Amino acid sequence: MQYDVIVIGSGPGGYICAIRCAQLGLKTAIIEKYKTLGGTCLNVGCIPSKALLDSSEHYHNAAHSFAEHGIKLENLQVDLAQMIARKSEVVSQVCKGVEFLMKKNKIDVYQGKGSFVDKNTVKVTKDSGEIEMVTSKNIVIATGSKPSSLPGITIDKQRIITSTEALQMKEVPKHLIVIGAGVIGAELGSVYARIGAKVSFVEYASAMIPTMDSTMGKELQRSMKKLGADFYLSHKVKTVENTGDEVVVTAENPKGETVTFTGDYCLMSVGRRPFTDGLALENAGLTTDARGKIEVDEHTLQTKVSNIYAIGDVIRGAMLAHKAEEEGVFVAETIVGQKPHINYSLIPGVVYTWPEVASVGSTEEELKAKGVPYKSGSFPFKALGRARASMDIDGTVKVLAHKETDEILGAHIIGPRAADMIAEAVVAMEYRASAEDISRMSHAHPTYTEAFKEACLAATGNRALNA
Ligand SMILES: NC(=O)c1ccc[n+]([C@@H]2O[C@H](COP(=O)([O-])OP(=O)(O)OC[C@H]3O[C@@H](n4cnc5c(N)ncnc54)[C@H](O)[C@@H]3O)[C@@H](O)[C@H]2O)c1
Repeated sequence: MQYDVIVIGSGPGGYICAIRCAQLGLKTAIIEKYKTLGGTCLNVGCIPSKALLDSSEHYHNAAHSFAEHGIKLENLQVDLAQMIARKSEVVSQVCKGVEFLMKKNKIDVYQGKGSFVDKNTVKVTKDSGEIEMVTSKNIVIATGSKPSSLPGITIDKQRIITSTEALQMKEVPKHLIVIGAGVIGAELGSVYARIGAKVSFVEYASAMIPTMDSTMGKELQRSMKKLGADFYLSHKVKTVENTGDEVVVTAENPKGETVTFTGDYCLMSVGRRPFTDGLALENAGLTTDARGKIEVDEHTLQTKVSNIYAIGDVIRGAMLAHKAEEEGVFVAETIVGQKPHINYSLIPGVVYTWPEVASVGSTEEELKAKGVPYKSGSFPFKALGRARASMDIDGTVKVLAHKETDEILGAHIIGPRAADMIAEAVVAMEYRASAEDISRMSHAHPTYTEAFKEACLAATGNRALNA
């Protein structure tokens, strides 16, 4: 079969790319090695983790805040099997949704492992061993990423696990040692801390979520401590060993001493690596860089072989589903000769803990390092009537604006519904709004979004109206 575009990989980058190609009139196929479409995000990433985050948050609220709301409960229990079953049902529904979208857009789906034969031909090897050849004018590599480990540490998937196994646990860990207090560590660590596990974070950097504005990491750590989590920051993990019923982790503490942690499970959340195994890139004249990424042209996302494009986790930039989606649309439109644009500096980052953390634009540390003159305005959620009403008073909004022009340069939110609130900051910054612009726009009362308006007001140097 001859196509205009073949997309390899059906995660959010790949399936969105295929849909946009089809919408633009291109004869499109998508190849997926797993039985279900949707890639990491839908099957073992964003969606199942959010399902468990929501379930565990409901339990946590039932255990800790329902009484204050005037709701009495007796014999409250965690039914982990049901939590996991509901998560699986959610996953199944969203995957079926992608299947439906493929049919609706007349995209041919090939189930099997794709590998290059040459720059226009992909061999699809089905689980049964059956082989099919597909050819296309253009090919888009959207094969995503896999969890990475540390040198010398083998993930056995039994006690030394990744996010994938942490989404299908058969028991609540007694003591979960989380290596790496980044996004995955924070999210899955909070799931199990809420439902009764002792959670210890062992993190190499001096703060959790170290790539975000430092205020966010400090606030998140404070809220995770309320869940009973322990933090061992500036600790470099050296070894992890499964001893049968236990897992033993050794790390070097800031004094250079070796410290040991013992738990029943260890979650490795030290980052992800691009996934290109088995693609036979060399047959198409492609290679990967030292970090395993496929190099692309900054302006077109073409690889060095001009009819082959790459998007999402397999190329440079943030490993985020919504970044991959933007790139999927970008490539489809580029193929038909349009001139699309992605503003990489305004891709928001979110951590789905509770309170949630969401960020866009520059951090305070980045502005300092670049010598950009800035001013900062903050507003705590505890001063909002809406937050008082829902008992979600932890967190703050921090807005960074240019000292002279007042243009918003960064917005950093930790608090209730921060993940949704950040959209306002993205729109404001895309239109290059000043902090004063936002502070003069009406925000519905009572809403959490008032905190963003108030932080903008504070950044302008005006006095907050509600604090
Ligand atoms: N909500 C979301 O958007 C979301 C959710 C899950 C994953 N992701 C993405 O998936 C990718 C992987 O997530 P992640 O949490 O694994 O990576 P991450 O990069 O967010 O965090 C990894 C952490 O591991 C630490 N680390 C590295 N080596 C260490 C060592 N030897 N000892 C102790 N700590 C060490 C790092 O300092 C870092 O804090 C990220 O790019 C992330 O953005 C995003």
